Formats: sequence, C-alpha cells, structure tokens
Amino acid sequence: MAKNLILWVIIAVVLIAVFNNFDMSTNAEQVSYSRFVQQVEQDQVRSVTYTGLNIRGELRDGSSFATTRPEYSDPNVLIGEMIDHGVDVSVQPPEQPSIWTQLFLAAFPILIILGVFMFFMRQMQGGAGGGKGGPMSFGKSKARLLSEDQINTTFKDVAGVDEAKEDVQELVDFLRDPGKYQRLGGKIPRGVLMVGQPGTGKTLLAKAIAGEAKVPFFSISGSDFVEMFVGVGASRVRDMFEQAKKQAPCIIFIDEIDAVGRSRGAGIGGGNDEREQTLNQLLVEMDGFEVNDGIIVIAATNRPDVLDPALKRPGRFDREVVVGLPDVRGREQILKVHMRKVPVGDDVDASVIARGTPGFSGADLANLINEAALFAARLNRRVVTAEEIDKAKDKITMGAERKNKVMSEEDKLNTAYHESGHAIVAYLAKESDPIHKVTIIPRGQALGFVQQLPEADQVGYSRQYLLTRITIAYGGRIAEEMTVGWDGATTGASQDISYATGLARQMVTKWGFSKEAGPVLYEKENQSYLGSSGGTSDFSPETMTKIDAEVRKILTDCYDHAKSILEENRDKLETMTKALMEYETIFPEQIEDIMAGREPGKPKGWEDRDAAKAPESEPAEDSASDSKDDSPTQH
Ligand SMILES: Nc1ncnc2c1ncn2[C@@H]1O[C@H](COP(=O)(O)OP(=O)(O)OP(=O)(O)O)[C@@H](O)[C@H]1O
Ligand SMILES: [Zn+2]
Repeated sequence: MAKNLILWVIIAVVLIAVFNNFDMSTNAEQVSYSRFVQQVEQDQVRSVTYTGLNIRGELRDGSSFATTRPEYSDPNVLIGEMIDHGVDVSVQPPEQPSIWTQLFLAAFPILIILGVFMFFMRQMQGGAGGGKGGPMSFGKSKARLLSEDQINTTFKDVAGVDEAKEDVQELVDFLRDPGKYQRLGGKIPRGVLMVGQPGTGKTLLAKAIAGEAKVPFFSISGSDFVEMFVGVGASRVRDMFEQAKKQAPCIIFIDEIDAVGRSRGAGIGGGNDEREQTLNQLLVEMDGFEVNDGIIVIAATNRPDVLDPALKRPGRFDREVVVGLPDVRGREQILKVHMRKVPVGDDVDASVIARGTPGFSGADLANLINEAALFAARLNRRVVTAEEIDKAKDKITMGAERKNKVMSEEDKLNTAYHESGHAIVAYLAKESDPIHKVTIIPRGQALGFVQQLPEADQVGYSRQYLLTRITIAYGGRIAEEMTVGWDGATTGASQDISYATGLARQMVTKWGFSKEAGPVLYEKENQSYLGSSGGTSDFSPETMTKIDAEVRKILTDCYDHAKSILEENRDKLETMTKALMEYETIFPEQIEDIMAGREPGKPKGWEDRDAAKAPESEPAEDSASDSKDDSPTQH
C-alpha cells in the first residue's frame, strides 16, 4: 500500500515533467538570440509572440522558430526595432503552471512524508524481526510471509523423520494443484497438528512442505496472538486468514499452538478471556474457509495433551503428524545434512557420532556440528576433526538444562529391556492391537496416547481388551526385574503402573467389569474438580474396601499373566533387547523374526549400510534419565 503510493508519486512527477517539456517544444527551431536579432534586421521575420522571456515566431519563408531573450535587455527597444521592420508583434502574459501542477507541487512533500511513515508502520507490523508493532498494529496479524521463491527448504533438508515426511506428502500433492487433487477424489486436509519435542524439526518440515509445493508460507507463533488487550488476538487471527486467502494455495504455520489452544476454562478462575476469544476466532476461521480455498493450517506443539479438544474435531486439526526424536539411523542422516555445510576431516564418521548421541534432537545435532566448527575455527583448523566434535558434544551435554540429553549406555539397556517386555507381552496377549514399532527413543506422544485411552469412553472396549492393556503395561517393569533385577528396576515404570491402576479402577467403578462390585457406577460424573478422578468418597468404607480389593485383584492377575508370558519367552526378550541396542527402532518384520526364534533382519533403511559397520558405541555418559518412554509400545 505504502509502496504503491510512492510509485504513484514517481509516476506523477515523470508525467508532469514530460508534459511541461512537450509544451515548450512545439516543433519550432531553436535559434540563438543574436541570430534572431539578425533575422529581424534582415527583414526575414514575419510575426513574433512574446511570452515572458520566451519568444516564438514565424519567418517569412513559413518556418517557425523559438528563442529566449536575455532578462536584462529592454524589450521595448527590440519591439520598436521589430515594428520598424514590419514584424507583427503580439505579447502574452507569462505562462503559469496549471492549477493541478501547482496543487501537486504543494502536496508533494506531504505525500512523501506520508509514504515514508506508512512504509515504516508496515515494516513494524510485518515484523521482519517480529518486534512489537506499536499501537497502530493492534489487530494486524504478525504473521511473517515467505513467498514461494524465498523458500529454499525442501524434504532433502529434513532428515531422519521419514514417517512424518510420508505423512505430509499428500499435503504437498494437494497444494501443488488443489483442484486436480480434489477431482481425483483425495480427501482434502485442512488442519494438521505436528507433534514433537522441541528441536525435532517441526518448523523445518512445515517449511519444506511449502518449499516442495512451491507455495507461500505464513508463519506465526501462538504467543504472538496473545496480547494484554481483549479482542486483539481475535482480530489478529482474522487478519491473518484474510491475508492468507489472498495468497492461496498457501500454508499457515502456527508454532506453539498451545499458547492459544489450551483447553478453555482450564485453570482456576475460569481462565483467560482474551486467550479464549482468540481460540474461538481460530476455530471460527478454520470452520469458515472452504477446503478448496487451498489453505492448509499446520500447527506445532509439544504438548498435544493440553490442547482444547475442540481444536482436534473433524475439519479442524484432525490430522496428527508425529515428528519424533531421531533414532540412530535418523541421527546419522541429520548429521550428514549438516556436515555438508562445513568441511569435515577424514576421521569424522557420522555413524559413529550418531551412536554416541542417543536422545539428541535434530536441533541438538545441528548445534553439535556448529559448535564443532566454531572450536575448529578458534584453533585455526581448516577442517573439523573428531576432536572438536567430542568437545562440542561435551559442551552440549553439560549445558545446564540439558542434563538428560544423552542416554547413558545403562539407561539405554534398561529401556531396551523395558520396551522389549511391553512388546513381547503385546505380541502374545489376547485381543492386542498389532505392533507398529518398538523404539527406545523417548516419545512423549505415545505416552499421551496411552493416558487418553481410559477417558475415551465413547468408544467401546471389551473387558479382555482392557485386561490386555493392563497386562502389557506391566510387561516393561517385569522385564526389568527379570534382567537387571529388583534393585536395578527403574522409575521408568511409574507411568505404566499409574496407567494400569487407573484403568483397573475404572473397570470396577465405572464400567461394571467386576462381578464382586457389581454393575454399579461408583463414580459421580462431573464432580471432579480440576480433573481429578477421585470420587468414591461418598461410599461406605466397606464398599471402598471392596472396590480396592477388586482393583487389586485385576492388577495382580494381569501382573502374573505378564510375568508368565515373559518367563516363557526369556530368550526372545534377550534377542529383542539386543536388536534394540543395535537399531534403537525395530518394526513388525524384525518382531516377527524374533518371535519366531530367528535372528532379526536389519530394519528398513539399514540394508543399504552394508559391511562398513560402525564401531561399538562410546563410553557411557553419566545421566540418570528419569523420563523414559513408559508407553506400551503399540499404536
Ligand atoms: N530432522 C531434521 N533434519 C535436519 N535438521 C534438523 C532436523 N530437525 C531439526 N533440525 C535442525 O534444527 C533446527 C531447528 O529445528 P526446528 O526449529 O524445525 O525445530 P522445531 O521442532 O520446530 O523446534 P521448536 O519446537 O523448538 O520450535 C533446524 O533449523 C535444523 O537446522
Ligand atoms: Zn513402560
């Protein structure tokens, strides 16, 4: 808008200049003043018109001429002379610039100032640096727009998250040609939730989608919507969607959606009006645009559990793409992406570094290479050697908030036993869901999924299914007890235990799955304050004792069942643990091999890495991981 204004001003100036020039140069021959006087004296001039200092005239041979008289000459002398020589003299008042030109000239400085002012306002709102926009920008979205030629990120730059890439491929197909996609009967996506820990590449992946599809990319952070003043966030949301509609097909990327998307009404005192209004507006906009508008909204979060359920309804963020921490092979690929950008020595082997960095995110690995390059620069080395990489790793691992970054070898082994335990029970138990993969890389999301199950009572689950879930949950702890021993077992199972207990309690108190307690609802709905599920206090002590006994019975039965399964399959537990230590993530094919008593083949993507096998992992780091993957390893 401001840029347009400046453009118009320039065009106007040029036009006026052209016209003025045109006016002065009617196809008359310019002659010198002395030549003109000479011509008068030689009786060659027929007529002359004075306009101020300008003189135009016609010669007796019919040609026209123009000249300018000196300012200090007395026109009367010349005029007398001309009359003597029979020249027809007429005088016009000096030419005035047109009224428009005058107006324009007067307004010109003001226009310039206005233009510059608007330009700066826009800069501030556009937030090239995302800075605060000042009062004028209230209600304008702070979204940053990258046009399709400004994006040079593609899927090549995003490594180690193959599943997520597969999941988003169809978004690319859709954005490339929304109409065609629709005609072919593709189900049109609208909102996608990217879930993953910080630094796993969610932003990078979203940008790569835009890069692959060659569409513009709006990005904004959830916290940018939230301001002190009520209503501002909502109008920012509206503004952003308006802008996006003009650029469609395009991507809107909302980082940290949890800043606006937390459950409404959560928290004491009814929550935050401004934030809720903003969230409501977001929901309204998501419902409002037609899918064939070609806008895809991608939101990122590492707390999917706190999001308002309304956000995940069909037609809104109804797809979830998990961007997990990379496993050893993923880390190797990410390292290779970043090692392309710096010169590395021959002694640097991505697969060796990958083995020594379990628990690192993509951002950590990028940082690792970057720090190593800085160390090398400080030492005036021409290439980055393994020594600098080691130093950089120490620096990152020791960093204050990153105590638990690298899993120690011991943690890794514990986790491998634990997850194998879950997996083997899951494989062998009745009515169990098929296993999609087993991994020892922490994944907060899987955890969230498990925790949600008991609440999802709109879907029917059989009693056997629920018992199996509990049995699987105990598989982890039992495997640890059997291998590293009772004293070595970790708190990693605490989530499993609370999950199993919660499920068993609901079986008894809510779903009538206990013969002893009977088909009675012992829990009052809607009475839970702040979401706690305690609610049996209205009942007599005897009833409560009975409930506790029933819960306990379910749990011990499941525990014993899990234990017998694992004891019968101890050899498989060892083989699977070995495979997990080697590959970190295994898939159904390997699980089939292991359960059939065979040596597992390499997981997908490993086959290409033939005999050039990396040496054994580096010595253990010290770090007590207290936040392990506690989820039954099934999807
Ligand atoms: N899978 C990956 N492949 C290559 N580089 C990666 C990957 N993941 C992260 N990185 C590097 O880390 C940087 C930060 O990642 P990004 O900002 O995309 O993470 P994020 O998941 O959005 O994090 P946050 O949740 O903190 O916003 C990237 O710019 C990139 O250099
Ligand atoms: Zn577990």
